[in-house]
Amino acid sequence: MTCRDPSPTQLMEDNHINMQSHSCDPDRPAHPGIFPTREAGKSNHQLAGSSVDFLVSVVLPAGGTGERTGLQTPKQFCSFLGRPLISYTIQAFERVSWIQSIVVVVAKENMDLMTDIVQRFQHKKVRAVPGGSTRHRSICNGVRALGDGEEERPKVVIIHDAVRPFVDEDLLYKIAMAAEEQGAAGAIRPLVSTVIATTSEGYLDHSLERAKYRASEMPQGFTYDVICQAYQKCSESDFEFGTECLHLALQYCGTNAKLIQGPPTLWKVTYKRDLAAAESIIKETLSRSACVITGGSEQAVTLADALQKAVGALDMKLDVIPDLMGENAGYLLKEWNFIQVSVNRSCLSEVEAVLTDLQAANRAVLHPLVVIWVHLSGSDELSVSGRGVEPATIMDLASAAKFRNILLYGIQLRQTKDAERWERSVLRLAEITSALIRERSPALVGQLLQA
Ligand SMILES: Nc1ccn([C@@H]2O[C@H](COP(=O)(O)OP(=O)(O)OP(=O)(O)O)[C@@H](O)[C@H]2O)c(=O)n1
Ligand SMILES: O=P(O)(O)OC[C@@H](O)[C@@H](O)[C@@H](O)CO
Repeated sequence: MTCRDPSPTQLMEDNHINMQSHSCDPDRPAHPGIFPTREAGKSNHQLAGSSVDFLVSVVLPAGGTGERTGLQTPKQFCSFLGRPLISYTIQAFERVSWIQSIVVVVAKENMDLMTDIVQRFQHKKVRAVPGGSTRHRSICNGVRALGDGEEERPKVVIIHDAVRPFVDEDLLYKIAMAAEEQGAAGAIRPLVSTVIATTSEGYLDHSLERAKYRASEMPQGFTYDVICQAYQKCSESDFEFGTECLHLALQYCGTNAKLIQGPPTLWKVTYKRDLAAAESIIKETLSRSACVITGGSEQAVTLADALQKAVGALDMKLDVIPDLMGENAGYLLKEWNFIQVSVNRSCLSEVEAVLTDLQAANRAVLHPLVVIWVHLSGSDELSVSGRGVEPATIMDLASAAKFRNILLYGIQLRQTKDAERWERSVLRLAEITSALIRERSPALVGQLLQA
C-alpha cells in the first residue's frame, strides 16, 4: 500500500487529462424541485438466475479527506498494487450488468484526479461530480446528478461509501430488489462492541443491549423518489451532522428500510490499519491460482505435476496446460498468474510468447500480472554457467514488461536423479513461486532465483 502517490497534479501531467466538471454548488444542497420528476424508465436486465427489470444507478461518496488515517492522501486515493482504492470499488459495481451508471462524488480539487483514474483504468459507466463539505451533502449532489438529464432517471439508487471496496453482486441484488419493493434498504452487521451512553462528565450513563442493535453498513438502496424527497425535506443539521441515509428516509418520507445482513467484508476503510488489511485481501484474492504452461514437454509436465502437489499444501490451485491456444486461451482472460516452464532452453523465446499473448489480452490494466519463467536445466553435472541464462537478458525483458504492469520473475532449477534432492528443489520452487505471486513485488522483477 502506498500513499506517497504522485500528486493529483503529477497524475494529471502524466496523462494530460483535464475534465469538464458538472456544475454543482458543493455547499448548498439541492433545493426542492431541483430533482426531476420524469418517470423512471424501464429496462430489462437478466442476471443469471435472477432479473432486475428496472433501472439502477449508483452514487459513490468519495469527497472526504480521510483524516482518521493520518495520511496526506485521502484514503480513497491510496494505492494498492498501483491502483487507487476507489478504482477497486468502482470495479465492483461496473462489472454488475444491471447497473446502468455510477456517479462518483469527489472534492472539487480531486475532480481532475478522478477523471484521470477513470481513464487510466478504463472504467465504464462512471462520471465524477463535485462533493460537499459533509458526506450527506456529497451524497445529495450525487443523487441530484443522476437526474440532471444526462441519462434516464433510475428507479433505484444504490449509495455506497467509495472506501468499502469489497461488495458482491449478490448483496447488491438483494439491496436493489428490497429498495424497489420497500422504498429503502440497507446492509447491516452484528455489533462487535457493546454500545454505551456516557454522562456529560464522562461516566457511564447506560449500556444498550447489544443483541437488539446492529451496525448500519453500506450498500444502501432507495427508490429515486424516496432519497430525493428525503434530501429535499431534511434539515441543515441533518446535512451537517447526520451519518445515516436510512434515518432520513424514515424521518422525512415515512419509509422504513428493509435491513439485510451482509458479509463481514462490508467494512469501511477508516484507519491506516484498514488500508493494510484491504491490500492484504486484494493480494490474497489475486494469489489463489496460477496456470503452468509446459509446452507439452514430458519433463515440464513431470515438474508441473510435482509443483501442483507442493503448492496445494500452500493453498494455491495450479492448472497445468501445454499452451495458451485454443480453449486454453481462456486463461489469458481469467488468470492473474502464469508459470512458463522451459526445459534445457536458456533462451527466453517461450516466455516472450506468453508476454506477447498477455499484452494482446490487455488484462494488466486492473491488476499486475505475474509471469514466472522456470528454467529447468539438464542433469546434475550441468553447471549453471554452462548452459545457464544470462541474467541480463531476463532483466531486460522484465524491465520492458513492467511498463505494461506485468511482473516477470525467473527461477532456475536443475533436474536430478537424486529423489530427495529433487523433492527439496520442487518444494523450494513451490515456496518461491507462491511468495512471488502473493507479494507481487516490483523489487524482484527480472531476478533469476535458484530453487
Ligand atoms: N464531505 C464528505 C465526507 C465523506 N465523504 C465520503 O463518505 C464516505 C464515508 O465517510 P468517512 O469514512 O468518514 O470518510 P472521511 O470523511 O474521508 O474520513 P474522516 O472522517 O476520517 O475524515 C467516504 O467514502 C468519504 O470519502 C464524502 O463523500 N464527502
Ligand atoms: O461516519 P462516517 O462518515 O465515518 O462513515 C459513514 C457511516 O456512518 C455510514 O457509512 C454507515 O454507518 C451507514 O450509514
